[in-house]
Amino acid sequence: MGASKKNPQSGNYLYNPALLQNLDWESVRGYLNPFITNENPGEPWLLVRPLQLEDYDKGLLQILSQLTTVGNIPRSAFERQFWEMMKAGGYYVTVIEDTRDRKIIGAATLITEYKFIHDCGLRGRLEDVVVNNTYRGKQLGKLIVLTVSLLAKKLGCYKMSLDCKDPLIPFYKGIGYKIEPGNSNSMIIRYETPTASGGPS
Ligand SMILES: CC(=O)SCCNC(=O)CCNC(=O)[C@H](O)C(C)(C)COP(=O)(O)OP(=O)(O)OC[C@H]1O[C@@H](n2cnc3c(N)ncnc32)[C@H](O)[C@@H]1OP(=O)(O)O
Repeated sequence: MGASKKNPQSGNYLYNPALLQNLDWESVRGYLNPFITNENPGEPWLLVRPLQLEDYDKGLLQILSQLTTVGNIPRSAFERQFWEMMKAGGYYVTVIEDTRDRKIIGAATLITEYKFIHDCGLRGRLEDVVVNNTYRGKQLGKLIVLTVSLLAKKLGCYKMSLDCKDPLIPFYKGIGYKIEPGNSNSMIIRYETPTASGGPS
């Protein structure tokens, strides 16, 4: 089904952009120097927003390929996945756009899970974090991860967790994530053979 038919009012955002307003940046001020937020990202040409259908043309898949294997994804498959995520709910794919050349330069995803435990709680998971390699070292990684982390807080998640490779532990520690002794293992069964073009994530 065409994008405009399905969601004519929203500008084809995956989720409501208003959710990104008034996040609790004061609680993470100490992690950022200079202090930036999703609403004031430090440069007028930086825009932090929910994923849009049009991001297929703005290089989203190209920067994700700096994270792991993406594959050769036609527009139709991208759109189908976008609508599946929207229909399922709980997918908060969030991007940073360089509006000067309309390119996606960063992304992170919050996925929320409904639970019976913790009084029918909501849990958050951080996934698919990436900043374009030519923009790294400017706090944009912190900005996009903190944006979705504060969104998780705003949505009422009782916790947010992530899996990462060892070298990234300092990055996440630097913005408040902790290794809990006895409770930080990650275990895997893989059902697909990684392709030759990239390693597993
Ligand atoms: C849950 C997941 O998705 S895990 C997968 C994470 N993504 C990847 O590995 C993809 C490839 N890497 C990247 O896209 C980027 O390097 C990111 C997203 C990890 C970091 O983005 P950047 O914009 O460079 O991060 P930012 O500038 O905010 O750096 C913040 C701090 O973390 C440190 N840092 C950043 N990247 C790394 C790294 N790869 N290893 C160790 N430290 C790092 C920085 O030195 C900086 O430290 P400082 O505050 O003391 O100066």
